[in-house]
Amino acid sequence: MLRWLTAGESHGPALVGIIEGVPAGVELTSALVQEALSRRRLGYGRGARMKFEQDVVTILGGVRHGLTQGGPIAIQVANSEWPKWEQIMSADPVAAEVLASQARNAPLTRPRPGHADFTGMQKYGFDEARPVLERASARETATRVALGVVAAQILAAVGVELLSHTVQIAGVACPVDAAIPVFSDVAALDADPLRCFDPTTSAAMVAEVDAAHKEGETLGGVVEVLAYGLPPGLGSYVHWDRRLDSRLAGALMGIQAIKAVEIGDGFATAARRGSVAHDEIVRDDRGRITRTSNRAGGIEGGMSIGDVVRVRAAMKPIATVPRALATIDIATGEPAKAHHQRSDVCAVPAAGVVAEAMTALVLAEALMEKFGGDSMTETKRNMDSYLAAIPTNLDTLGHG
Ligand SMILES: Cc1cc2nc3c(=O)[nH]c(=O)nc-3n(C[C@H](O)[C@H](O)[C@H](O)COP(=O)(O)O)c2cc1C
Ligand SMILES: C=C(O[C@@H]1CC(C(=O)O)=C[C@@H](OP(=O)(O)O)[C@H]1O)C(=O)O
Repeated sequence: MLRWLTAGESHGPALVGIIEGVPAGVELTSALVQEALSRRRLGYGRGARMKFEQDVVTILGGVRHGLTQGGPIAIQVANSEWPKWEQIMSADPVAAEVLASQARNAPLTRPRPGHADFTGMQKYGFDEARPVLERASARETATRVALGVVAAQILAAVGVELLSHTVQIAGVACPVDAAIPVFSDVAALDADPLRCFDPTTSAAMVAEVDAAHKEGETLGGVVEVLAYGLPPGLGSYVHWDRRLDSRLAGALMGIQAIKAVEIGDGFATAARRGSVAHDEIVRDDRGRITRTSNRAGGIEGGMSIGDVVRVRAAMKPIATVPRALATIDIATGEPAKAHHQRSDVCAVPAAGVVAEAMTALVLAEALMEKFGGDSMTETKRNMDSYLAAIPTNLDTLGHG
């Protein structure tokens, strides 16, 4: 069983992630984690913090000489800005006069609509929003991306590869009939300011972000994650919480600011007639059983079908709107403008990298559930023998 947890605050010394259930022999280095974290920082529209802060990665346990050892893996992502926050975020008590000298420590009593601030204050009994936003912040997604690398390395060892890309920023969307990207396009994606495949759409997205920035606005959008090379049969139809689609939806909805998730053609499928909604099963030139399309997004009956898994997540606009929204100052009870110091204008490409990590974690968990194994060699052997035994072509069905 693969399980994982994250800890740490947005302006704390570091974030930490632990993942358990990883077989021995998975290739993992801090350079791989660092590379994924750098991708999460990219994306046109992110705020100043992304430029000056560094993610400092240290693998604290579970890996030796570039290979996992079978035990829990702990990864630390340190915040290089910690010295500026050391007094404000100290775990140990700090003298009142020291705190009073910290300009950043002014109480945040004007909660932002759309963020966790106000309900978090009510729920946990805080009189200001600092302790809420410190954990509600998407800074925590750095740890998920770090743990997602471990999951992606398990998947890569059995030939499964993932990528994420931006398909919509506010009202600017990629053409609906655009071809599904192939994995080898990933370098082009990393080079695009919005991680968008279509250069014309990307340029329009950049203009949209610029316009929003100028007008003190923020934007949301839609990202898509693609997973190539999965075997059929991950997840199950036998119980709701074992369905791969339900687990992916939960994982993607668990990302800050994600408000909708779609599997395959999702909402468009609801508008189609049955004869043009599904993926017909045929025999290809080499006699293998295949599908004529992938409207289902690679999942039927809560199981991977062996085709590309395709999921989308819709992100709401950033809640810290420079053109600040109406709120109530909780200290005075009077109407006020929500607090705003700095924020991203748009973090959709970064959310895509996080969605890719969450997808990798769910798929790796489902893979380990199906094939088990204490070493990657054993996991691969189990998967190979399963693939050799299942009917994938007409020969093995006895109709050759
Ligand atoms: C990568 C990423 C970056 C984000 N950056 C900001 C930001 O700079 N300012 C902000 O107010 N919200 C930002 N958010 C969104 C908040 O974390 C989110 O709106 C908040 O947690 C409330 O959303 P919820 O209602 O879905 O929990 C970001 C989200 C993600 C995924
Ligand atoms: C730090 C990250 O994202 C942060 C997520 C975030 C939020 O409210 O979610 C608010 C911003 O932080 P601050 O309020 O300190 O400027 C973002 O920069 C990160 O992604 O590494």
